[in-house]
Amino acid sequence: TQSTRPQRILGAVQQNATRGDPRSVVRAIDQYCRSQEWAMNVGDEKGCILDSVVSEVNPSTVLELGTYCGYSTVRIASLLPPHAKLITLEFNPKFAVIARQVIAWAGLEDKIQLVEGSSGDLIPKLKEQFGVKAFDLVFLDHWKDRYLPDTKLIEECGLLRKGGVLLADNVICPGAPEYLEFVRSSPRYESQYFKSHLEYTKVEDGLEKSVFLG
Ligand SMILES: O=C(NCCCCCn1ccc2cnccc21)c1cc(-c2ccc(F)cc2)cc(O)c1O
Ligand SMILES: [Mg+2]
Repeated sequence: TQSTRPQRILGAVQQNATRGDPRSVVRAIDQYCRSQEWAMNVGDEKGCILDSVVSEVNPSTVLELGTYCGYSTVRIASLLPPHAKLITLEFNPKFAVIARQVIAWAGLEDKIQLVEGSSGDLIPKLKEQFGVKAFDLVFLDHWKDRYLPDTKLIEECGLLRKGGVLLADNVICPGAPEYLEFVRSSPRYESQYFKSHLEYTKVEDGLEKSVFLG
């Protein structure tokens, strides 16, 4: 029977990456998606910007909205200090099944908790269910029209610490105009745009980094 794109991405990881080597997992996915078929990973160009923000924040707790095949999950977790934790939310159970195997291949199961469901339902439960106090970094990469409502929800639930960072993918393509307008005009955020390109293409896209001032 016909395989799915996430299944083919997992196959590329299992064939070309070394077990327990997260960077080889990242490289294998990028090589596959650049040469065989496009997929909506943050990719290598925006991935380098992601790496620099993660390294600068050096977070103890990270929330990722939108796991897909686990590319950015693995990329972020590979840079975290020893006891740091990353919680990633994925709505699509078929993506979650693949992402769990990519995360396992990278050997990062101990750092990553993948939770299935929608952000609107799960964010209010993160404190009580997962013992989260507050996040140092939130990577937004899910439905683009959920970036703003979920940012407000994260604030309302007291899940973002003062000085915590929101990093949003795709603020140009597909775009998150209401989110951009909000974080760039709000006195409670200090925002910065990192111009780049849509993964594996020459189309403009970028990441928006917003520091929560409390
Ligand atoms: O749509 C994108 N991502 C979101 C996928 C669905 C997320 C669903 N989901 C996951 C967790 C979760 C929690 N709660 C609710 C919903 C949730 C995306 C698209 C493009 C893209 C596509 C075509 C094109 F021509 C140009 C660009 C590029 C990207 O980099 C992207 O990230
Ligand atoms: Mg994206």
